Amino acid sequence: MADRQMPEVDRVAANRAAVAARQARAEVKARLRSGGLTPEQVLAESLDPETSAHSLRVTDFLLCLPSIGSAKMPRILAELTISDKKRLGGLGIHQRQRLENYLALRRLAAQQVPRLTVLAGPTAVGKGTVAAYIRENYPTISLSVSATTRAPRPGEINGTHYYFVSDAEFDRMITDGELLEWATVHNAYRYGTPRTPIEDSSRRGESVLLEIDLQGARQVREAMPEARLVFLSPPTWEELVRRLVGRGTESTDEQQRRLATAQVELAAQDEFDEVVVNDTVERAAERVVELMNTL
Ligand SMILES: Nc1ncnc2c1ncn2[C@@H]1O[C@H](COP(=O)(O)OP(=O)(O)OP(=O)(O)O)[C@@H](O)[C@H]1O
Ligand SMILES: Nc1nc2c(ncn2[C@@H]2O[C@H](COP(=O)(O)O)[C@@H](O)[C@H]2O)c(=O)[nH]1
Repeated sequence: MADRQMPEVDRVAANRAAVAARQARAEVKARLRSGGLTPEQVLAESLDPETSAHSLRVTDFLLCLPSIGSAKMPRILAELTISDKKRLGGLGIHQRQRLENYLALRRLAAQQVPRLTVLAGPTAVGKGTVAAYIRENYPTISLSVSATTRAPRPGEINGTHYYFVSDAEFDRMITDGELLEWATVHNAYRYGTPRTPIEDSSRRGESVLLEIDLQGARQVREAMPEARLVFLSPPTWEELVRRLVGRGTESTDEQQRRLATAQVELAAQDEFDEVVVNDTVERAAERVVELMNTL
């Protein structure tokens, strides 16, 4: 029956039921996100038409799982040949089986391979500040130390903040395949992630954090698709401008150039698995570490 032909009392009841169902689904999503329910439990529950898991969309279900964002989710659905219109309760037997297998493989992979996490984002959003806070306050997280051709700033220590190398040495590192990724950043100096320390940390079962630029993040995604990409985003555009100008380390021309690049970089955030807003340094760092400690 068309909505307008429904008696008023039925329409009110139908609306109430729809709102209640939406709330129940939101609750399932919240419990999935907080780890209160495992994905396997939700999938099992969805067999029962009385549960809210039954009417949860497969798209929403996947988006609640750590490291699955709006870019990765359609790829997974395509691999599992499941339509983005499907709800968990409406999965065919083979679709359900493929989803169960996918979850089982994910769990296994997460247990065996310590995750590499990449933190990237536009200039002056606070990547360096958040990474430094993590270095000081979360000693179990190991931070990759990049090689760079720029000169040290006051207080920077070779081997702690960067490996400061000459152009010739950087060329050699590239030729010898020593870098997992590298890029010329802000049209100025070259920066790269040494490969061996990452492999050693992985073998020791440590979670490693890379604070690098967008070009580097894309290279890591190619080389290590299992890496988790986290985009650090500013609370607002105005705040980003304030941070860049307030830092006072670039000329006005350079600030304009970086802001133009920042607009392009902000548009790339859908490529990332997670977005963390850097409102306060403490909260942003806590959220990044929380992501690193979840599957
Ligand atoms: N949460 C925050 N609230 C207020 N100011 C912040 C916050 N995070 C960082 N800042 C300030 O913003 C400025 C830029 O931070 P930072 O240098 O860490 O950015 P970045 O992303 O590493 O930049 P770049 O990519 O250009 O090297 C600094 O002055 C820093 O103190
Ligand atoms: N692609 C890479 N980018 C890197 C790496 N290490 C740092 N960076 C990025 O460079 C800029 C500038 O850093 P600064 O210390 O000179 O201010 C910043 O955006 C970093 O994220 C790297 O190994 N690879």
